[in-house]
Amino acid sequence: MSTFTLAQVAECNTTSSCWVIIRNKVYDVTDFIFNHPGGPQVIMDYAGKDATAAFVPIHPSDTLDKYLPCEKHLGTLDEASIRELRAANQSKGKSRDELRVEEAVKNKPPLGRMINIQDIEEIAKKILPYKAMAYYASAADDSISCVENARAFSRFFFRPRVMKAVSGVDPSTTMLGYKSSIPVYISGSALARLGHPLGEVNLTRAAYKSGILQMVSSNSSLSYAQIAAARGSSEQPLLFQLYKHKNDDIAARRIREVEELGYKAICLTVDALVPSNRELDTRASHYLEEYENEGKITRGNAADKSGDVSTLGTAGGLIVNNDLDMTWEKTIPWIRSVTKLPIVVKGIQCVADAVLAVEAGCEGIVLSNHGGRQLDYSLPPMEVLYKIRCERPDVFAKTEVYIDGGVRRGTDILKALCLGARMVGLGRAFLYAQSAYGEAGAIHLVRILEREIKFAMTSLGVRTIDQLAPELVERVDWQPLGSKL
Ligand SMILES: Cc1cc2nc3c(=O)[nH]c(=O)nc-3n(C[C@H](O)[C@H](O)[C@H](O)COP(=O)(O)O)c2cc1C
Repeated sequence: MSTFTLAQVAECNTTSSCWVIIRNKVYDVTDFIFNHPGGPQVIMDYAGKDATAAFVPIHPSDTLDKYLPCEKHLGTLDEASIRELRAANQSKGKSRDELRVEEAVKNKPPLGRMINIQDIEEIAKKILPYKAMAYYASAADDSISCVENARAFSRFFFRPRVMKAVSGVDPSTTMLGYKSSIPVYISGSALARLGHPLGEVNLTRAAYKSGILQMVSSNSSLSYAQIAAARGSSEQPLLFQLYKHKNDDIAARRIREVEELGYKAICLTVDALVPSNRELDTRASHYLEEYENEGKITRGNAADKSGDVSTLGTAGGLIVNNDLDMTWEKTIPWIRSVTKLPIVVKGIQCVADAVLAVEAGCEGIVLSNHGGRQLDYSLPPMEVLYKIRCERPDVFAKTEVYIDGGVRRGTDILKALCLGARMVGLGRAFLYAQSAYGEAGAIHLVRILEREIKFAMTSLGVRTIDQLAPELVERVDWQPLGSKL
């Protein structure tokens, strides 16, 4: 195997060739950046340099072996360069952001003081590195859909029934036939390791211990195999969120891989074909540069100088190579031809598409606008759910309907279930919980929701989930003052 010096790696970085160092190994990632999610981050900032610190939290450990041809694994750094890198890392000192995080972690309240989801979100935003916070919290354009997703729930009020026997209230249910202790699942969200070194594994363990289901993102920061290996038992159901690659062979390989690993469903995301405009995320590197330099702008890349706008934040490199030509007629039968797993379509945003998903034979649909992270002004999923209930109630009998986006309270969950949703997904809340408190945080989040759901079921006069019905909620055409956000 060849050895290289740091200087050689730097020299080989030209306009037509990009070399980087990851874990003391040297790779030619010139083509990789076009073929794998997350690649662009590497070339943008780390071409010719050590990319380990940026690469590792974002990419599963098998990424380079899986996606970069072996001839691009060029060799290793020589001993002197490895020592030089180690010394440079040790003497670098901490950034202001790292020092801020250290202080916030020292002052972090104990988990038992986290009484609701909002408490956990507030703490997580304090302890997360700025870049991770910006990636998790960001939403599209003016965050209208993101904010309205949550506010939509506050336009639905309950019509509780009293004098009903409700002792022994039971919030358990099933999703695709798999039992869940409460009607909540962890929605597939990328890059859990940005927030905590164990990342997705925290969520897998928490899902097992609290008896709920986890959907694993195509862009998880651990490999699909590592996540499967973290299951509490081989029976623990994991669902797989699929971004379908435009190359059918690559997409089929991914589906077969997760099927062999024991994943139980393919959840095809259809609302995020191309990267969206998430300005908090995009601006994170500018913010950090100024923060580290106490307000001064010290450098600026070529794009800054030319006035071009770069919208590549952490998210920018993740949604690449997606199939832009998916259709109901072609894509669902194609997935069926590759796998026997049930198919859920994630990202339904209107009644017409819910009906088409039923006609295409999907076992489930997720009413979702990606947590307001893709098309701003896409309707809040709770409003879409309500429209389906009013216009096409037959959909609920023909497929399982799930909803995500803006869920913050047990009452939100019950409102959705009354209208016909079978399960409710949460994205950011689980990322924040595991970032701030690891596995215990995610378990605690489930307990909070369970407590809130049980209280609300009791107060609504229902003992079991199947007793929740449309008559128990009413949509008002006014927006309550002092709503939850
Ligand atoms: C940081 C982050 C990463 C996400 N990554 C993905 C992803 O890889 N695939 C996907 O289908 N949805 C992804 N989502 C969307 C979630 O699955 C879910 O639809 C959304 O977060 C629900 O909204 P909520 O965060 O308000 O609960 C992501 C969401 C967040 C916040």
